[in-house]
Amino acid sequence: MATLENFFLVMTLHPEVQKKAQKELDDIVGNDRLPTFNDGPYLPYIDCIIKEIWRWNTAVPFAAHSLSKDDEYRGYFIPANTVVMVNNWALTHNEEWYPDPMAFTSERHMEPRRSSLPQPPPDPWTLAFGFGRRSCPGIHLAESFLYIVVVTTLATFSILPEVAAEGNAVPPTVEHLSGAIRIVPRSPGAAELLLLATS
Ligand code: HEM
Repeated sequence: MATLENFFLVMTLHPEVQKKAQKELDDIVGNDRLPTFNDGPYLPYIDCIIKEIWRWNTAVPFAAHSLSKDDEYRGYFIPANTVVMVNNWALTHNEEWYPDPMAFTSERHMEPRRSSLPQPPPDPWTLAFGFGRRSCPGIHLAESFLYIVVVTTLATFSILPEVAAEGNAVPPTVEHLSGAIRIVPRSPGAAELLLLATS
């Protein structure tokens, strides 16, 4: 849910990103059908948006584990039962990998940009779901769910800021507070496609 909220927040804050993603969908999928999983490989810009959503406001910032036996890490003795926390947030906001990490920049995941760094940074989804034997077993469900919601929503709706009584747009703030945005069909045809898919 937090990740989906991030998607709607980012689309409201960055209309230019939303427009570029919708153009990619219109060019590749057209307006006569809804996007499917088969379209994924042909939607590179949307792939970058999804990577940046996993990175920008990491849904699970910390993962805690307890040591079952004594261990040593880089010369530090760590006794059994110590709680050790993986800081996923620090990894997804590592400035060496992701310069200006608080900015939502889908383009940072484009290949030419990535290859200009000494070492390509990791794809954020490899950080967002934890590591090792206790990493998230829901990763594929979560990834598939996010993809299909993102492409279906962008194909059929415009995600817009709330409009105040005086008629001016009120963009949401990046805070964990309640707020309002508007999600309106992009066209009568888009609304029709959704109705057909759900009837
Ligand atoms: C936005 C989507 C999700 C994110 C970012 C996420 C992330 C994580 C992270 C970071 C962990 C901790 C890994 C660790 O301790 O090293 C975790 C654990 C877990 N996740 Fe997810 N998760 C997501 C969705 C899901 C879904 C959809 C399911 C199930 C359908 C799921 C089931 C679990 C379970 C059962 C664990 C505990 C695994 C264990 O302790 O062995 N997660 N998840």
